[in-house]
Amino acid sequence: MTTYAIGDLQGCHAEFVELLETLGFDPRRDRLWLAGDLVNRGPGSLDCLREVEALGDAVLTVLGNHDLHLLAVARGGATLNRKDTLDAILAAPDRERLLDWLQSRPMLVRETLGGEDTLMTHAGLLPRWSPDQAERLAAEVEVMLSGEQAGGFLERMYGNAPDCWRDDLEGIDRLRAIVNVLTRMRFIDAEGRLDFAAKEGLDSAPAGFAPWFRYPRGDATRLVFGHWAALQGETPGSRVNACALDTGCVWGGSLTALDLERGERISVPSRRR
Ligand SMILES: Nc1ncnc2c1ncn2[C@@H]1O[C@H](COP(=O)(O)OP(=O)(O)OP(=O)(O)OP(=O)(O)OC[C@H]2O[C@@H](n3cnc4c(N)ncnc43)[C@H](O)[C@@H]2O)[C@@H](O)[C@H]1O
Repeated sequence: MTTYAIGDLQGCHAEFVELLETLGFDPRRDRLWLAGDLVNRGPGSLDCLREVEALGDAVLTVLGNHDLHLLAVARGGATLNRKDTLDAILAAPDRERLLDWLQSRPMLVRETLGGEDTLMTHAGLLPRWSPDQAERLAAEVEVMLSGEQAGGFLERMYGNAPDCWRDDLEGIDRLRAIVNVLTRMRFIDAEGRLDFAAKEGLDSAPAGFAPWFRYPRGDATRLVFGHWAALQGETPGSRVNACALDTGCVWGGSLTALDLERGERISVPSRRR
């Protein structure tokens, strides 16, 4: 049995199938962690959703900002953006079943693998959040998404404020802050304030901001994340145990799997070169 973690699919279905074949992935024996953003920007978002859902209990996937965007469009009254490639999902005969499945995915997964406490979210972990606290905060969003108020939450989820976590945040501000850390974070300042503008390489950091993984933590938990394609799977200058998984398949890079027990990486090239 092997557990593999794969970064953002973003509709790169052909590469996903090729990578599983390259790994010799067998859902009866192996397990897959997916770091979120199954959909959008790429051409095969509907196929990605169907493929991952069909893998059943062999897969653990967390929600990314593009997955939440799909849910917000379908169920929260949000509008599609110009570059979105979500039309096929929204028109699919099995749309409601797929969206129900997506909406019930977690914001965070955590297990001991290869002897390491291993935690996966889409974007990473705020340095001041312990793994236990992060699990509790992720669960607050998961409860909201699984309840009767989910539609109202998806209507009000978008926004860049508050941009800094406080333990006394309440209501929609609290949930939005959790979502933003877990699915949108890249650069933060020493206070833990998030920047939402810069999303290219490390040299695009605003003054006073650094990648979240350059701030030290009080634990050695392995943090598995996607979201940041320009990192190309690297975390230069990291002061924590971080594994970047998004190698920019949808941007012409590659799709990468990390063997979470052995630490080996296996990639297939993007077909969008
Ligand atoms: N609470 C909330 N509030 C507000 N919005 C919310 C929200 N929740 C969900 N959303 C939604 O989130 C969605 C995404 O917003 P965006 O801001 O468009 O998404 P993003 O995830 O930040 O960018 P992208 O997908 O381009 O990221 P990537 O790292 O791949 O690529 C980034 C850049 O890196 C570049 N890049 C890729 N590989 C590179 C490389 N090797 N070198 C340099 N640059 C590279 C690419 O060209 C690209 O420009 C929106 O639809 C929005 O509505």
